[in-house]
Amino acid sequence: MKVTKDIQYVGVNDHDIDLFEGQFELERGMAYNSYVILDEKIAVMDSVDVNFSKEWLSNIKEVLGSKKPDYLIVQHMEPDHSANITLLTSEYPDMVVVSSMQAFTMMKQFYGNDYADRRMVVKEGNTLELGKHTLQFIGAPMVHWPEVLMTYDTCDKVLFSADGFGKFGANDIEDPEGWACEARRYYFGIVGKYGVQVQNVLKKASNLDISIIAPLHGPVLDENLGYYLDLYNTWSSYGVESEGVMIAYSSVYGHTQEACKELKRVLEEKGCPKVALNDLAREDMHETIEDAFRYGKIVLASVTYNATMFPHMKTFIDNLTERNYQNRTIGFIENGSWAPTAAKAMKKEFENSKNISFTNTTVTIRGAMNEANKAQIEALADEFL
Ligand SMILES: Cc1cc2nc3c(=O)[nH]c(=O)nc-3n(C[C@H](O)[C@H](O)[C@H](O)COP(=O)(O)O)c2cc1C
Repeated sequence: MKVTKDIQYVGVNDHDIDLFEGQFELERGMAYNSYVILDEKIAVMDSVDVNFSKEWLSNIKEVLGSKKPDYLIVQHMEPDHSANITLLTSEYPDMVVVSSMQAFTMMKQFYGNDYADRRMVVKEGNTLELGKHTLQFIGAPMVHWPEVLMTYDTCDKVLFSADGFGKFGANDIEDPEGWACEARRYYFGIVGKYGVQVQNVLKKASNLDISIIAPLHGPVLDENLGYYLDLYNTWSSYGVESEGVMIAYSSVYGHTQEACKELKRVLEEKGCPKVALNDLAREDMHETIEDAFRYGKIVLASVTYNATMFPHMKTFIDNLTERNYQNRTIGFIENGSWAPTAAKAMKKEFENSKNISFTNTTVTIRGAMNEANKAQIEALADEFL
């Protein structure tokens, strides 16, 4: 596949993977992207996952014919992109490996070789001339590993964005939900903690004239780039993307769930544009994390369980706070038959979070919802509208 006249896609699609990075469920596989830039000098951009060595090499050879690559540019050392460095360096012994110093240290750690005899160490601001194409390297530390470089091709105005602008899903399976849904789950699942670092890279990108974004996962983005850049700006600044309320609940016997459904009904009746209801025991945890960052108003509902919140709720909140959850309003529903303490326990989890406010109303149920609880639910809904 051509990205531009001189840039070819040589990545692969993985239809067999079940969990990405050991935890993210994949309904539609995964893509590991790699690119070849053909000029007076030829550069290969990153490698692919270990299970796709043959396919990747064959893709490269199909593009190159009898030519040989001059450079392998390693932007990111996660194994799904670096696993075939050894293969390519053995296949082409004269090829120079171009990467950050920290990446070469990691190459030694992962693959026993830091290519001291055939490497070019680059950093922010350095350039590499291929002929017509000049590559500018952009430091992108902690997006989302420390050694990451992005690369801008001044000729075709392509930003090779490493894992930035990546998405779950193989490139040969159409995503019925469009780009944003699985890109958001990927972003908040994997990069979410590093909003400040993403903002820094976006600032650098704003000085570049970009026509195409070529990430290491997901489709090449070549039109309407403002849409993707705006979403990344909202996500990385912990802004609110969509109007509405997200409710996440843990319920043992169903009464807390019933209260959440009642809250959803009341909110919708009062005109709330969207209520996203998530059962923490049954929904994909990362879909729920994604929703918590998408909306600005959140309700956390939990049974009291051994004098604290239910374990799934604890895990969920940990997932938010470790990703620097901020700029949100949170309301609580708790249930407990003898000493309800879940709301207090949940609130405490956010004591070190930035710019979190809490509703005045907390709904406290002692088994099944009663009339007083229904009035509290009304009051909670009113605070959000
Ligand atoms: C293992 C276990 C531990 C519980 N611990 C407490 C507790 O510490 N304090 C309390 O008030 N209720 C406790 N409960 C009771 C539930 O919180 C309570 O019955 C609640 O109404 C259940 O709501 P649900 O119908 O949404 O599951 C516990 C229940 C279970 C199953």
